[in-house]
Amino acid sequence: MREDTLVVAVDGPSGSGKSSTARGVAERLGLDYLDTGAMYRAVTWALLEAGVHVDDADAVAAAAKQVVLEIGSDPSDPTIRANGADVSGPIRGPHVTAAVSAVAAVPAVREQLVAEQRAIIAGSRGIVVEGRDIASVVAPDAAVKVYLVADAEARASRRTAELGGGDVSATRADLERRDSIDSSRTASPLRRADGAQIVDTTELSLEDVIDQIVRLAKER
Ligand SMILES: Nc1ncnc2c1ncn2[C@@H]1O[C@H](COP(=O)(O)OP(=O)(O)O)[C@@H](O)[C@H]1O
Ligand SMILES: Nc1ccn([C@H]2C[C@H](O)[C@@H](COP(=O)(O)OP(=O)(O)O)O2)c(=O)n1
Repeated sequence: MREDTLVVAVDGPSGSGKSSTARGVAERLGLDYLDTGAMYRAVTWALLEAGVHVDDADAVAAAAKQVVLEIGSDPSDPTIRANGADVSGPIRGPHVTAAVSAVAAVPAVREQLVAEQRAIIAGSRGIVVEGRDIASVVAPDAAVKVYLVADAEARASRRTAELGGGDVSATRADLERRDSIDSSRTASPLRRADGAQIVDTTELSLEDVIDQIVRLAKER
């Protein structure tokens, strides 16, 4: 990565619009794209496949070391493989979603994945990275830092629609459960980093949010 390589950090809670916004911004600016949540999900998928109990932090830390991830950073076709398997679909399933916050709370897993994320950023042509701790931990020197928020009801409705319908209140309860674990954990809790610009997406269209971030990147 050259000194002037652009890094755009996008953080925020579940369903605030990070993935869709970050992909759109990367496509508009001709940058790579990295979904760090997909990495935590892919490790969780591999641990569940191996029969690891995700509440056993020592077992999670040991087993996570064995997981090999391969990530494709093209924003128009992001890919993720775990131990050779294409896991793009399975990592969005309910079992992974229920277990991922516990895995992401284990400090050794975070150290391992943060190191992999920094290597991907360093090898990029410029990149939009989204997650929970990008501006605070993974890339504190990012030129553009955005913290996306949206009302819990809006986030739950969007996520329910994305999953093809269902019970919005159950989705909302799940989002709030994960927000609470992600925000209260000791290791890199979800929070707005110093210097990150808050963008409330509740009343904005996806295109509006992308426009705002592209503008911030061009003004930097
Ligand atoms: N500003 C927006 N307005 C309406 N829907 C949105 C907006 N941003 C994202 N969405 C939709 O909300 C859902 C969740 O967005 P996503 O990008 O996956 O959020 P996150 O990565 O923060 O969990 C997706 O179906 C996406 O298309
Ligand atoms: N940089 C990151 C990214 C995700 N996580 C955790 C927090 C979430 O519960 C899981 C999954 O993240 P993901 O962004 O895929 O979750 P949502 O799509 O927003 O529901 O991983 C994290 O701790 N740090």
